[in-house]
Amino acid sequence: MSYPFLKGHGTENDFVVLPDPDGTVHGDLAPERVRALCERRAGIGGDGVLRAVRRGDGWFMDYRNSDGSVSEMCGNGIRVFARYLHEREGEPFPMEIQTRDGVKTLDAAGDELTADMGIPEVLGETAVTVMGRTYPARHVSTGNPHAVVFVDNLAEAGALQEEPEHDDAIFPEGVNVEFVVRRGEHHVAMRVHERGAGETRSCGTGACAVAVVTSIADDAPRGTPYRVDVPGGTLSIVWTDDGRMLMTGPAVLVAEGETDL
Ligand SMILES: N[C@H](CCC[C@H](N)C(=O)O)C(=O)O
Repeated sequence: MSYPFLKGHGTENDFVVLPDPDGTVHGDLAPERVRALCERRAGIGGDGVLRAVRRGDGWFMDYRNSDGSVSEMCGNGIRVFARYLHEREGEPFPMEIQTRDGVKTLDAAGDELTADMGIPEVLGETAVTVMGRTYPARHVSTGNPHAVVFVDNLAEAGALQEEPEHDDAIFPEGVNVEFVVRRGEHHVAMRVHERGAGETRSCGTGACAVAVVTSIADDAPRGTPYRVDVPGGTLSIVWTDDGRMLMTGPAVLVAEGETDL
């Protein structure tokens, strides 16, 4: 049975969008189906799947990583999801989107979109090991778990083929790991190994975690805009006076069609 899909990306973190308004097209969305959809040769290709289900008078974003695992939240994905709702479902901006990490507000920002990502939890020090080398890291939750590592050179992280070793007691469900270098005042660049997806070109929740940790390290006043360069582009993040992370970045729908994967 074929059904509609769309393909979109935010700073080249790419996703398969599955419209499923009454939740009957995809059932529980088995992990093997997610993996098949995200396959970059035999499938459509993506770092994850955004399933759109109506809930009450709103929409719920059911996010799955490309390995089929469920995650609470996806920062680049929610901008793509909002673009889909606006362009195809006629939802106006600003709009509220329900996620496993609560309700997020999305608004237009010129050609880009701004997501209110909520309040981060800064959870202290940890460590991760990559290619036999152990790095101190900061543990931050931005709806999902992150370990932020400052390095002198992004190439230090190597090929990032495997999930960096981490403390399972702190991260029992795994962790997204960001490697960060400074590029200037309130300007950093990062690479990311995403839980459930591997190295991706960008991670919105990760960029928020990086901006929060860097802002603390800089003792920057709240409201200071941070520029976070990712391999797939640039995200802008402001950690506001009331503690919320506002992330602005692109959200592009690149294709739509039918599939029976
Ligand atoms: N891999 C993440 C979810 C996707 C996050 C990322 N794509 C983003 O833009 O926030 C996790 O399992 O927590």
